[in-house]
Amino acid sequence: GRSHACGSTFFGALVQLIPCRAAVAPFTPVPPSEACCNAIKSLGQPCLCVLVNGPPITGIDRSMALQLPDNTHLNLPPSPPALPIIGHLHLLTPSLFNSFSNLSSKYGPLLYLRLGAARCLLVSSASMASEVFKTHDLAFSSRPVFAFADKLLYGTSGFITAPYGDYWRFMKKLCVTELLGVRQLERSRTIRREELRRLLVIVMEKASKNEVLDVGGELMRLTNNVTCRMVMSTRCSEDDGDAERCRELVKESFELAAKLCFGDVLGPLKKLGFWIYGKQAMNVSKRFDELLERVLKEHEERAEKDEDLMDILLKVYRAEKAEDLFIAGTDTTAEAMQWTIAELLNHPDAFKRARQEIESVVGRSRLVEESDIPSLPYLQAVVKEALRLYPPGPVTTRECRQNCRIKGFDIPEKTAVAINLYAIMRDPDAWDNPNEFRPERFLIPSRDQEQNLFNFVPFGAGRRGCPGSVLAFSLMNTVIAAMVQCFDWKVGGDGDGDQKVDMQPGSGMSMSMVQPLLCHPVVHLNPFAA
Ligand code: HEM
Repeated sequence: GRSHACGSTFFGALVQLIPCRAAVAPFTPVPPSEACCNAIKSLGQPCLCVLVNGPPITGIDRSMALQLPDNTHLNLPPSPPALPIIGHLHLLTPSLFNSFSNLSSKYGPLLYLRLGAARCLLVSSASMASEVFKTHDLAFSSRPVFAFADKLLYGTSGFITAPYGDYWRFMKKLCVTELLGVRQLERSRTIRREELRRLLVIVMEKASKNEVLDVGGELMRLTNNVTCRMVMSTRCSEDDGDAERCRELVKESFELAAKLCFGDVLGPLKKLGFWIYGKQAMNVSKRFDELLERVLKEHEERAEKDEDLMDILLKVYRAEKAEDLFIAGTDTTAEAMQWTIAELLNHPDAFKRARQEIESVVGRSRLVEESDIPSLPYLQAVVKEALRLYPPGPVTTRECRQNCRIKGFDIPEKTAVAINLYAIMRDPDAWDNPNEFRPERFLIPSRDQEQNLFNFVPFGAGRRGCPGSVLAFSLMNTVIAAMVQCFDWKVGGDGDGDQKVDMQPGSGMSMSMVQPLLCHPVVHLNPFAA
């Protein structure tokens, strides 16, 4: 469950079910394999195999699972060949964005998929995405609600997952005016500078002791602290362990979400999940509430004069929804920075060029600052190129709020939509050598601005696009610049320095590294020494 604020646990659950595809197809009486049973158990479900292949159970109409929707009069987008019950589930593999990409390169950029009992539109090109993000922005400005979502930690009451409506509009406005707007980002600059300095001190220490650094872990701590301080005026990674507890609860809730979302795939069987997991879900929510309540109470007692987002939320709404931003902003940004550093280590020429640029603009006597970033175009290109290749939220989900048409195809109301940002940003029709790390491509002015607008979409787009993109860019650029300015890096835990970083993304919904990035830092410039 890492980094998937911007993704969806629904697909996470689907992926785990892949070994079961043979066993759940009704006309091929294959006994459930061990892998299937294990997958089901890992989702916390009792033996589904028994339910599907076994004797009928009162209250569950198995034939319902076979029913196709009455869509015959509609001109639906093309569909790959489907199997009964599971539909297209058998076409997916644990690396979801990859299997989505394979489907679109074989069958086209707009596909109608049936995943168990769920229906889903798969969007995989910039021109199709512009239909969702721009032409029909309002129609696609909701997110799908999954089974039992309301019983989960965030459910539909969170900002990220909220259906389009008053609450979402309220949160969006608040975010833009009070936290992520240009003026607010200006005000919170000191927080980011202090946290970057803290990180550099830690890395300096590692370097002086010749110890190995868990790059991802430290970056996560940094983004945690920055978000937490910006939102709640509190540093989270302090010794009292609140941050740890918070992260654990978030993780637990994502795991539970995966179990409960399983209900969406089961269709008629979905009540089952809640009988078993409902209580557990309530329990996680309750513990999170307790933690948050304590933080809020401390917050009120401190009564600092500088108002932060939490004060405003307390005042305006008496709501405690800030944790959403915490989830959305932390893992994603840290993950993206880790990939950027990894690509720079695998491309020493790019590293050298970035450092030369920094030294020519900043010099060697002070640390690079946020205000230097506009003068560092190559650095910005490096960060963009890493986001293009490794978008932390590779697939974003939307829901169609009303019947509409895309390129002549009918999209029924309430269809879930998966937009494969990963595929769009590696589309060979839009990018030369799409799988190669070439920051220079962002330095060449593009001929057709309008068309290129939706080729680069790591933050999604439209009114439901990421409101944190300016903050994320500014944090990423500054942190990467400092890491390049101050240190040389030897890859690997043993520190011989000649290894390449393994750039294989992990499986599932997220875009995390298979292996954690371990490095030995060597000080190149100590800006605190003077
Ligand atoms: C590199 C870092 C980040 C990436 C790649 C990223 C990516 C995304 C994506 C792809 C979406 C879905 C957009 C869509 O459906 O069109 C999203 C939504 C969101 N992101 Fe980010 N994000 C990042 C950092 C942040 C930060 C720093 C924050 C705030 C502190 C944030 C807050 C949000 C919120 C609140 C939403 C939900 C918006 C809504 O539903 O209206 N993100 N992000």
